[in-house]
Amino acid sequence: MPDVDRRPVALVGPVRIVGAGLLGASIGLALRARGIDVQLEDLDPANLRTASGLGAGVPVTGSEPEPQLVVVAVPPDHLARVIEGALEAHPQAFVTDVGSVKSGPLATVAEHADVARYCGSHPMAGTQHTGPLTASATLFEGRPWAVTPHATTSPVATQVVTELAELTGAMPLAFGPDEHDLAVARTSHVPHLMAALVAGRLADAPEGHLALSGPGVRDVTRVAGTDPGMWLQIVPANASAILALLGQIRADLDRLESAIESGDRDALRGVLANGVAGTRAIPGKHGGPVRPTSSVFVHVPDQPGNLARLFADVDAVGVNVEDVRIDHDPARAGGQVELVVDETRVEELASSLDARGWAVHQ
Ligand SMILES: NC(=O)C1=CN([C@@H]2O[C@H](COP(=O)(O)OP(=O)(O)OC[C@H]3O[C@@H](n4cnc5c(N)ncnc54)[C@H](O)[C@@H]3O)[C@@H](O)[C@H]2O)C=CC1
Ligand SMILES: O=C(O)C(=O)Cc1ccc(O)cc1
Repeated sequence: MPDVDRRPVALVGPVRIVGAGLLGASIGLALRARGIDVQLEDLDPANLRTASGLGAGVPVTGSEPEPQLVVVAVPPDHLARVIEGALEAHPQAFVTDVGSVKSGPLATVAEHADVARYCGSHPMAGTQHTGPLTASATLFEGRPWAVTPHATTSPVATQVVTELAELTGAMPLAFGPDEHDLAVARTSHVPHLMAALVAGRLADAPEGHLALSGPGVRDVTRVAGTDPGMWLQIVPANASAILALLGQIRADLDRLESAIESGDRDALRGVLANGVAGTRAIPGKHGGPVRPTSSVFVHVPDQPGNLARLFADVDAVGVNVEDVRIDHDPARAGGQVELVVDETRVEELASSLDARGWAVHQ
């Protein structure tokens, strides 16, 4: 998928954000950090107060200047109606939304006389929380942000929305709305549902079994812990793309079951090798190529200041940490920190930390 064309900055504001929750408030914070005026609207006065208190923008009063761009950041079920409302209320403004599914809202909005001013978009960033309290100016830093012009979107609208993504530190990527929905079914929606199915098998497991939970099960189930409210709206909105992938997974599951039943190791190897290929196909950080990484595991005793001391030691060794995971079992007097680093630096990091007194393994 090509990067969207880069042209001179035309987004100067004001930007009006409708829906000052996690996404809306995070966009507001990122834009305010770039000096752009942000106007906030929300049905929930508490969320509006929290978002403006955090510095994400100023609640609308009716006397502010007309916005250059309206960003709709409301829950999926309300997107189409609010996008239409924005096109009507602000006849000079460009309008975008940050919804997780693009074709459904577009089908409703497509009939609007001014639909050329609308260009959909979708930042691929979030947290497990909703609402503005966990909003962050850096939520979108280095993340992909799909920009999804439809057949009659004006080029200037596409440009302004692309610049919105760039101003927040994200990487804009151009997609048609339908192609976008197929892509996120594969990279976000089905992975979320699979995590829910695996995590669901844990809900009524005997406590003794759960005591053996390690980092693997936490990795595979992490996203299933998010508030189901938004997913209850996302999944039906992208039903056909999700159902097509679930059909393929059902066939894979049948093949896996028969491989296990018949003890067919070649078939089993095929399933596992396919999984390895899939993990390697995910692009690296900032959309770059995947660089081979390896992990160093460090035992960190449960005493104040130990984590800071570990990171200071890693810094002194001069190895860039690509990722960090901390597995802290409250039942044990310490945690395990996994430092993910470039494969070529792993020996050096492990031996340097060992020399500094850390209990290390690879
Ligand atoms: N949370 C995530 O990880 C991501 C969410 N999205 C999309 O972003 C959108 C917003 O999601 P979040 O910020 O997580 O939700 P949220 O629940 O944190 O925020 C939504 C806000 O919209 C307000 N709202 C609801 N209806 C409204 C209306 N008619 N007019 C004005 N305000 C209204 C709510 O009061 C709330 O403050 C959703 O469409 C979601 O699909 C996109 C990427 C990631
Ligand atoms: O799924 C992911 O990768 C996330 O980081 C969270 C998320 C949830 C919903 C979206 O529409 C986009 C991103």
